[in-house]
Formats: sequence, structure tokens, C-alpha cells
Amino acid sequence: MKLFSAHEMRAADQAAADAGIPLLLLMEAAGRAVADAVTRHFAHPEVLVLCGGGNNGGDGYVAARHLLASRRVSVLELSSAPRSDDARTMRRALLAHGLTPRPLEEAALTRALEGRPLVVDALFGSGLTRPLEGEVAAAVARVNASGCEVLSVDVPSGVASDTGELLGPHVRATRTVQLAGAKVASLFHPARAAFGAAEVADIGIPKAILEAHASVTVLSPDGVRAHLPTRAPDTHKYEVGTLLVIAGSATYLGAAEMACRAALRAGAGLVTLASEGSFPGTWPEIIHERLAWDHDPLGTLAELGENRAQVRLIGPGLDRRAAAVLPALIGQRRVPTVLDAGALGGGDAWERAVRDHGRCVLTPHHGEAAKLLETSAKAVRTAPLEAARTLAERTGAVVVLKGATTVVAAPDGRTAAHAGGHPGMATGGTGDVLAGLLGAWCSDEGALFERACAGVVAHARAGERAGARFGDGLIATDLIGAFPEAWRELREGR
Ligand SMILES: NC(=O)C1=CN([C@@H]2O[C@H](COP(=O)(O)OP(=O)(O)OC[C@H]3O[C@@H](n4cnc5c(N)ncnc54)[C@H](O)[C@@H]3O)[C@@H](O)[C@H]2O)[C@@H](O)CC1
Ligand SMILES: Nc1ncnc2c1ncn2[C@@H]1O[C@H](COP(=O)(O)OP(=O)(O)O)[C@@H](O)[C@H]1O
Ligand SMILES: [K+]
Repeated sequence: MKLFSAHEMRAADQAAADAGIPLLLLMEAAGRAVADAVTRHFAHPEVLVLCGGGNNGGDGYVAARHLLASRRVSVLELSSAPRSDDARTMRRALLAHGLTPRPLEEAALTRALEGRPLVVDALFGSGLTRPLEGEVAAAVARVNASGCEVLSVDVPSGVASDTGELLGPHVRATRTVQLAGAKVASLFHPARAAFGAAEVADIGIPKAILEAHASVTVLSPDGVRAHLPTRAPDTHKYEVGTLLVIAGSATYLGAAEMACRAALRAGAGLVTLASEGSFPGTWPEIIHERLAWDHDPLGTLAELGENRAQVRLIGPGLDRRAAAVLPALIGQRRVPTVLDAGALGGGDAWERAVRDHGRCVLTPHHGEAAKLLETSAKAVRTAPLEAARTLAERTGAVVVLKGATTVVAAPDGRTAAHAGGHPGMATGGTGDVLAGLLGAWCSDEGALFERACAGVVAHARAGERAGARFGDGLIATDLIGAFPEAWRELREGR
């Protein structure tokens, strides 16, 4: 499934019109899809449709007409003269069926809500240009306070469709029928919550046109299945990807260990941890190589044979002293290299090393991305798609921008987003687990973007499984425990 900005959606509409499918046809399909969703999900005998002056209101008139056959329908409208020609046409069609919209005034709305109807919110869609205020804002507040169930058309009115940020008063929908494609706001918090249950309705725009106009893919288990690693029955450990993990410090040895454990559970052929100090070795499968950051660490690492480091993961819990050699360390081997946490150093030399390397995967959270982009974490949170794309373009690396919704961006512009997982994953170490499993899965250097996408979905699925068991009290090692079953579910399409 694709994710659309308002601009991309308008371009797709226009392309459909140019190809011979006028907007009026799309509006008819949109309104019918909304009426169908009402029939499928709500039993209310009474439906109150609120129509704005744009095309979103036009969809509302169409839905009202289709619902007349099965429900008691009333329509309140923001302006008695809709601005768009198509919406005007649809309003006339409704009049022809004997239903006359009334002005959306305070007294009329209060009276209508007393009957506890299902409210169909067709006030504003993707054409919102500024926060709601005045009478409209008051009407939205009244609808929210009424406790009535609300089905929003395309976007909950007042939510700006291109950002997860909430700009002002908005409808809190029970369900939203998005038209033709998912909107950016439906995937990112906090706006995501305003959509309630979100679905996408096909309104007759040809698939090829939709594909050509959207730049972001919404990740799903079905979408990444083809990119899960598989192994031949006669394979051996040096063929499925050996991983060198350069990580850990006296304080953060656990981060290194969790990354190594996750990599093993994600099928790495051999996992070697290079860190300073002694390693407790609670998992005997992890091979430990001692490293001294003050004494020729690059020399020690160079001595490790090629076959021990077909992929590298650098960063979880990394000793601060490693910062001095990071650029040289990144450039030391040209194998796929995942850079996480302490290895996301930033600065000119670091950026050059990452770019020259050309096979890196960066896994910043919002704070780390902000540091790399020399901006604020708030700016990254407000525009995560742009932040991930910019970083990927600047560094030539695949970027996994982590958060409640995670964005994956490739230097060639491909972008994907995933809103899975569980809020319990907001706990120390879950990022180390992701880094470890990406290390295991990024052995296919021709498909770093695809493997990163698959890893993000599998990690989130493990979080969902662990969340179902432990709730908000889940801890990072629970993800490792849940991972094999999550991987199997993805593979088998369960
Ligand atoms: N491909 C699609 O997705 C299709 C979308 N259609 C509908 O068209 C909608 C977009 O239509 P429009 O572009 O007409 O936009 P809207 O229907 O969202 O309305 C925007 C109108 O309200 C005004 N406005 C914006 N913000 C305001 C504010 N805060 N206070 C008061 N007035 C404000 C604008 O000037 C504009 O006239 C979609 O959301 C969808 O419902 C369908 O009708 C057909 C196809
Ligand atoms: N509310 C949430 N919902 C879903 N996933 C989340 C949520 N919060 C965090 N995550 C996921 O958990 C991981 C946290 O990573 P990170 O912040 O690097 O943690 P740490 O550095 O402690 O390991 C990321 O993969 C992120 O996508
Ligand atoms: K709406």
C-alpha cells in the first residue's frame, strides 16, 4: 500500500482526469464507499452527515444519497453554496432525492446530536489549509463532546493530512475511510489516533496512476515476505552471513550482548563480539575478541579473518573512546555495515567515511537523527519522512529512523514506513535488538533497503507478540524471545 501527501493525491486525481476519469466519477465512488462502510460497521438507524464547502463535503452529499435507502439521514452543511462544481452537482443530486441540507448552526447541531446518530464527518479533507477556528472549531468540539460515533471521510476534519502533528481542533473519529490511498497523518502519532480504525477505499483511480504518484510505501507483513532471508538445506555457517559486532563498554555491555543474541536468533552464521574488558558470556554461542580502545583497536580488528566479518554492526553501547577512530573503523572493511547508537558520530569526517563506504545502514532514533542533521528532535518528529530521506541522500546510506512509526529511506529516494510494534517497546535495549537483527539480515548487500524493511517489520511483530504477553512491562530481551515465532509468522503469512 502507498502513502500519499495531499499534493501527490491531487496529482493522481489530475492524472486520472487526464486519462478520462473525471473527478465527479471519483466523488461518486468515494461517497458510495463511505455509505458502504457505514452499512458494514454501524447499525445506527439515524445518520447525521456534516458537509463542508469543498470536495470532502461533496463526498458527504453522495454518501447521504446512498444511505437514504436504509437509514434516516439528515445533512447539515457549512455553507449553502459549495465552492466546487462537483460538490455542487452532488448536492443537487441529493436535493433530487428529496433531502435538503440545512445550515450547520449551533442549535441545529445540538438538536441533531441529541438523537445520538452516527455522525459522518465530511467537513474538511486533504484540502485543509489552516487550523479550524470559530464556529467550525466549536462544531467539532460539540461533536467530540457528544459521545456519538463518528465516521470521517478521508481525514478527520481539522487534521492536516501531511503530518503526524496536530495543529488545532479536530474531529476524533471512530473510523476513517481514506479515499484512494492512506494519508501521511494516518501513520504518524499523534494524528494517527484521531483516525480511529483507518481503512482505505478504492475509488477507481487506476493502480498504475496511484503507483506513479506516491513515493512512500506502507510496510506490511505481506509486503516484506519476499525479502525475508531464506537458507538452502545444504548451507553452512560461512554462507548465511557471519557478523562482527563492535560494541559495548564497561557501562553498556548489555547493549552489545543483546545485539549479539538478537543476531543469533535472526540466523547469523557466526557472531563475534569485539569489545573491551571481559565478557560474562551468558550465551556461549557468542565469540568474544578483546579490544583495547587505547591500544591499536584497528590492528586487532584487522587480524580477524574476512570470514568472521561478512557483515559488521558497530555501535550498541559503544565505548566513548571509539569516537576517535570511527571514520577509520567504518572504512576498514567494505562489507555491509550497520551503524547504531555510539557509531552515529556525525561530523564531516564521519559523514565522508559513511558516504565513501557506500554499504552502510544507519539506525538513529529521533534524537540521534537530529544530531546528524544538526536540527532539533522536534523537527525530526514533525517531518520524519523528510528527515530520513535527507539523511539517506546526504550519507548514501540506508536510514532506519526509529520511532513509534519507523521510516526506512534509501539513498535513491525509496522510502517506506511502518507503524507496527507496541508502546512497551519504548524501553532501553529494544533498539540494540533491532541493530542485531539488521546485522544478521543485511548480509545481502544488493538488497540492504529491502532487508532493512523486513527487519523493521519483524522487530515490530516481535514487539507485538511480547506486548501481548507482558504489556507495557515488556523488556528488550522479551523481544529476542518472541522473535523466532514472529519471524515464522511472517514467513508463513499468519
Ligand atoms: N483522490 C481523492 O482522494 C479524491 C478526493 N476527494 C475528496 O476531496 C477532498 C479534498 O477536497 P478539497 O481540495 O476541495 O478540500 P476540502 O474538501 O478538504 O475543503 C477545503 C476547503 O475548505 C477551505 N478551508 C481549508 N482550511 C480551512 C479552515 N481551516 N477553515 C475554513 N475553511 C478552510 C479551503 O479553502 C477549501 O475551499 C478529499 O479529502 C476527499 O474527501 C473526492 O471527492 C474525489 C477523489
Ligand atoms: N511507542 C512505540 N511503539 C512501537 N515501537 C516503538 C515505540 N517506541 C519505541 N519503539 C521501537 O523501539 C526501538 C527503540 O530503539 P531505541 O530508541 O534505539 O532504544 P535503545 O537505544 O534503548 O535500544 C525502536 O525500534 C523503535 O521503533
Ligand atoms: K473529513
